[in-house]
Amino acid sequence: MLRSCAARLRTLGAGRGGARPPAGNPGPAQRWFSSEKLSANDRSLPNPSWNKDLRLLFEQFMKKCEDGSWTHMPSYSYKNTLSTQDFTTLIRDGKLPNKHLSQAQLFTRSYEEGLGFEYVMFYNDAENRTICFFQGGPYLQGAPGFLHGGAISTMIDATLGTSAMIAVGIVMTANLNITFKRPIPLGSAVVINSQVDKIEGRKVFVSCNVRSADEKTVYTEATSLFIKLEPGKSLT
Ligand SMILES: CCCCC/C=C\C/C=C\C/C=C\C/C=C\CCCC(=O)SCCNC(=O)CCNC(=O)[C@H](O)C(C)(C)COP(=O)(O)OP(=O)(O)OC[C@H]1O[C@@H](n2cnc3c(N)ncnc32)[C@H](O)[C@@H]1OP(=O)(O)O
Repeated sequence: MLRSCAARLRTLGAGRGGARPPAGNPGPAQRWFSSEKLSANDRSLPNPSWNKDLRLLFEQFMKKCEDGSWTHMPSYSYKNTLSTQDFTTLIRDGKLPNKHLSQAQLFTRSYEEGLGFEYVMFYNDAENRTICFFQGGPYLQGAPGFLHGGAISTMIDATLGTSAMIAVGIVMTANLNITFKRPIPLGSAVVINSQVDKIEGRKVFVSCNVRSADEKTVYTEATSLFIKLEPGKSLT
């Protein structure tokens, strides 16, 4: 299963309108989220901890990728990927990383398989939409049996941030407004459906909702503002 998914990913086009971008000119999703030679470490592929709903959603959307309407987004723990180097060069002005940076990992990929954030994202260019299928593991507990609100916020931020980055490039979250409507059971698969609502200069306004896999329950709603960073402008 893993091998066939990885093989399919390698053949998927990720450019606008589903066309494979020319060599050396990656499409928006590929630009920030993919690196061919790292695909063996892709954490967005099914593993034994994924429940039936998460697997089903993954398979449904991999099928939708075949006609180019949706693009699967690989995901890595972020160590030394091209995109983090870009971030460091552009935003940190090429300064040498400090000792913590050499150990740094993407927060959402820093737990062992099944214990924390299990998720996969797909992106629809025509509709400016990013969808995330997320299963929160036992280390993300808040109220007994339910996900911690901070863990939900984290996945919302990651999904909305992905939407914004695909739209304009490197961004940071300026604000995030979340309404928790129902608690999310630990270990259940949920769907985070996000869209870019408006772009005004460097400001990207995005929103999402979080629903159960059967779409019957709306757990959470959120809106957010991301700001496109200016290369060379110090963040500190
Ligand atoms: C995000 C990481 C990117 C890494 C890339 C590498 C790899 C990518 C691969 C995978 C990652 C995938 C997805 C991302 C995953 C997760 C996302 C996590 C994102 C975060 O976890 S991120 C941490 C929390 N985040 C912060 O730590 C930001 C702290 N903050 C600042 O660093 C500055 O605040 C900044 C940079 C936001 C803006 O600073 P700035 O100097 O560039 O811009 P400035 O202040 O001039 O504002 C310009 C115009 O925006 C308006 N404006 C600004 N802030 C506003 C607000 N809050 N409300 C309403 N309007 C606001 C102004 O009013 C002005 O408006 P106007 O032009 O009309 O006057």
